[in-house]
Amino acid sequence: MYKIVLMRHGESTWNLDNRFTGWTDVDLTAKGAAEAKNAGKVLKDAGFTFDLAYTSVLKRAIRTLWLTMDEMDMMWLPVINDWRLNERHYGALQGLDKGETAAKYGDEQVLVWRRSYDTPPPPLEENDERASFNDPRYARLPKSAIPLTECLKDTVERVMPAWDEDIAPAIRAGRQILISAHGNSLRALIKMLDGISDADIVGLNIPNGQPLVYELDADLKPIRHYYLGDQVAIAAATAAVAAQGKAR
Ligand SMILES: O=C(O)[C@@H](CO)OP(=O)(O)O
Repeated sequence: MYKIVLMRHGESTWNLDNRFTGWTDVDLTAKGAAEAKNAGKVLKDAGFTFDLAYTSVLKRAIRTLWLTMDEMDMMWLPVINDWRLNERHYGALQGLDKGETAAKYGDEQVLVWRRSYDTPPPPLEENDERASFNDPRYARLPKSAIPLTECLKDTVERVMPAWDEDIAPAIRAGRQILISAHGNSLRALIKMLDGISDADIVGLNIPNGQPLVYELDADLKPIRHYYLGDQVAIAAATAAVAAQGKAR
């Protein structure tokens, strides 16, 4: 049996502001940093250890990983930064307030943009200053790989090659892996791992900074999964994520 740990970054400044974030490179809040350290403590107390970590090229996930590793006294851990683990690109919604957007377009429309499998948010214009074409971290990618918006299906299509080409072979080679990523890139991975239908994925929300353990069989099929830590607090945090897209 293999075991991997998935973790969404701690609270970011735009989580706190309730803004659509996507590829915007915002940092953690003090609460988010505390969540990341607490994740390290919870993992250490549960006896977890790692010898390889994967994260995105966005600082909220990277810093979460650093803080978790520091708490475990494992700053030496090799880290692979892979853009394919980035948050789902939120298109022209990036920077907008989720509640205000729901007040303007309706809760149902915002739920479709946030959680549907194949309906992307409106795209950025190519010349929008929020587009990532000139960002040096993506300089080696073909322009066609840099999105102007993404639905979850698009995110699945970039996360899966990262899994198939890099992460899955490392797991099979016996590496003990922690993945620090984002709500929707983890939803993409979990949809694939658990075979969740396009309809049911709408109901899946991931809380900030909580280690999610997946036990996998020899074919890397999930045997079971569970969050480490305070289950009541985790359930409340998960429900709060679901409610973020409602008009208040
Ligand atoms: O804004 C985002 O990029 C994501 C994650 O914070 O939000 P949501 O949960 O609305 O998909």
